[in-house]
Amino acid sequence: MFPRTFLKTISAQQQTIRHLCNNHWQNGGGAKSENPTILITGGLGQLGVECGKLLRSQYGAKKIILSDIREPSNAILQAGPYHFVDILDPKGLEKVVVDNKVDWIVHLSATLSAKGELDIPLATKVNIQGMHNIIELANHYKLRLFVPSTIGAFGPDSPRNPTPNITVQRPRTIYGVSKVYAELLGEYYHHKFNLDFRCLRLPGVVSCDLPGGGTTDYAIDMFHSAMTKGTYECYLTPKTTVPMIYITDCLRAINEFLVVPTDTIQRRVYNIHAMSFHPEGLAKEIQNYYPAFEITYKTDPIRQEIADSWPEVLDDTEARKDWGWNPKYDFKKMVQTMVDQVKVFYDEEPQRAKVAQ
Ligand SMILES: NC(=O)C1=CN([C@@H]2O[C@H](COP(=O)(O)OP(=O)(O)OC[C@H]3O[C@@H](n4cnc5c(N)ncnc54)[C@H](O)[C@@H]3O)[C@@H](O)[C@H]2O)C=CC1
Ligand SMILES: CC(=O)[C@H](N)C(=O)O
Repeated sequence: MFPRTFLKTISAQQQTIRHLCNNHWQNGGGAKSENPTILITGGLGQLGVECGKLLRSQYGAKKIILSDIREPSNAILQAGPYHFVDILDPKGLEKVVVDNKVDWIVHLSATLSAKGELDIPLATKVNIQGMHNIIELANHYKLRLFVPSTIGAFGPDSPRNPTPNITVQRPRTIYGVSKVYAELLGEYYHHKFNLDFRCLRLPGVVSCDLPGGGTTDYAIDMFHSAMTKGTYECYLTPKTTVPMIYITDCLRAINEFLVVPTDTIQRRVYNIHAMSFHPEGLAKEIQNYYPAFEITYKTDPIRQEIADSWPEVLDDTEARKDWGWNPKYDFKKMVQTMVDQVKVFYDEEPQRAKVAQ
């Protein structure tokens, strides 16, 4: 039993917190919505560079601060502000937020599924401790916080076709476990502290920029190999089907979801879907552009097991209904665009093709 005085103190503290929260909500609550300064973590990754370009085109180059723990190219340094920020260093993170009067964080730093299984301590640190540092900071300074989740947040016990927004989530990768943690922590901080947390569960993202250690990377690799070598050895079986999205749609979803008025959002975590395909289907479609292209298969048991535990189709009815999500790239349009974009990728810097071979 707790002594009466202890319970009284707790009750008084709760009333103070409630009072402060009410004041905060009456004053508008949440983060600044107009003309925000946005910090992107993991900004040199597959999504980060293009996300930076899109947000800069909308809010102005100086308002978007790209950050990562990698060395930026000259093009990145010339395009707008870049800071070295390790999300495992809370003080360094806080300094960038304070010095630049950051309003929103788009938190993209992560260790992806396949890489995570090869280095579980690293994935735990980056995805769990890093997420914890980011959410504490966002809560302290009342920032809007966007964190992507993934099809990897589901597991073999989840319904696979379609996978509803709310369902069993028992992922079997450290990546998936850490993303479920991020989803739940974000929802909790939203309900407890009114943190403006927003999260989309993304399918595998297809883009011509090179991916960072995921299970869905094969799709990107196949386009590059078709162009540079004419053959591709796939690590998944021919009919392994998972949801995928073209990067333009993915970043448009993030950009649109970031500004949906708070009272329109019924949830803090939404599935979004665009298309589903398997390696054999993708190879056939690429052969329409490169008829001599050949695919062979050599299954990697780790990535195969991961993909077999993921959804085949995400049910995104709620995102469509609540804030108008609607993909513009279907499978055929994605392939055609990728074929064109990968050509541009190698035309811009022909030495890339030599490295790829
Ligand atoms: N690419 C995809 O298919 C999908 C990505 N996502 C999510 O989107 C986000 C971005 O993914 P990608 O750009 O593909 O990943 P990526 O692996 O290409 O980029 C992640 C970036 O995080 C950085 N990073 C790693 N440790 C860090 C640290 N301690 N401090 C700061 N930065 C650090 C890396 O240097 C890298 O540039 C991730 O949260 C990922 O889970 C979700 C679903 C699909
Ligand atoms: C789907 C993802 O989250 C990512 N591309 C991965 O394969 O790990």
